Amino acid sequence: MEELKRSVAREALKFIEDDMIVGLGTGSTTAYFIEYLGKLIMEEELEDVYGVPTSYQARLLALENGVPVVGLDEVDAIDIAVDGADEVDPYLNLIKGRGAALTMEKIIEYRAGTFLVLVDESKLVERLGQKVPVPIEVIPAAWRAIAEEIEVFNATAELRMASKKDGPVVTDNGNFILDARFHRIDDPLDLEIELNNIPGVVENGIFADIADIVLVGTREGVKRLER
Ligand SMILES: O=C(CO)[C@H](O)[C@H](O)COP(=O)(O)O
Repeated sequence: MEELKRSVAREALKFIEDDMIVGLGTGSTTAYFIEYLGKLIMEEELEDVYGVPTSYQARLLALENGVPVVGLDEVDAIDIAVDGADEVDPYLNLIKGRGAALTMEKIIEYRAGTFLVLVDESKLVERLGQKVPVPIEVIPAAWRAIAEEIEVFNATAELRMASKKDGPVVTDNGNFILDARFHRIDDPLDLEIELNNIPGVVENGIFADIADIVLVGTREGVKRLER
């Protein structure tokens, strides 16, 4: 599995050119990409490339590996964003947010000229929600109310608990995460919009109609899916 992640991360480097502003995603697959990107920059095979991190994890990795970072408010445009995903459906709709970085990821990836997604074949599903819940970032005071309100969508929601800290996961933005399991997601774009209409919801992990290209690491090599 790690080798599949490495192979898509290596393939993603082919999309990066001099003078690009690159959105840096979060997670284990993107971590390889940031490592390899840093190597090319340090070896001066790429020049004037800057990364816009989607999380503290991406920022730390970029700094560690020699990728210069800038904030979203310091750039005019993002040429390309590179990130992993937890599920990809046949229309390239995604579920993201296992790493709790979904809000900044969506802010950056929505604005990128190209949004390139890196996954291994285990992430491909027929329908979103088949394997993983939909993460929803919420304002802490509203978590219980939102968890109840989500039941009207035929879903159950659980507050995500931390593993190396007592109590709930707190996102980079100081919020909580609800993991929502839906009976069936028929229209990802509609659900994405509906969830964001609930007061107290900051953002949700459905990324409908945003991905441009998905690189899939398989045992037979890297496959390219495009919308
Ligand atoms: O959405 C994410 C973080 O919020 C990640 O991109 C997603 O969870 C995939 O991670 P990995 O590459 O480790 O499987």
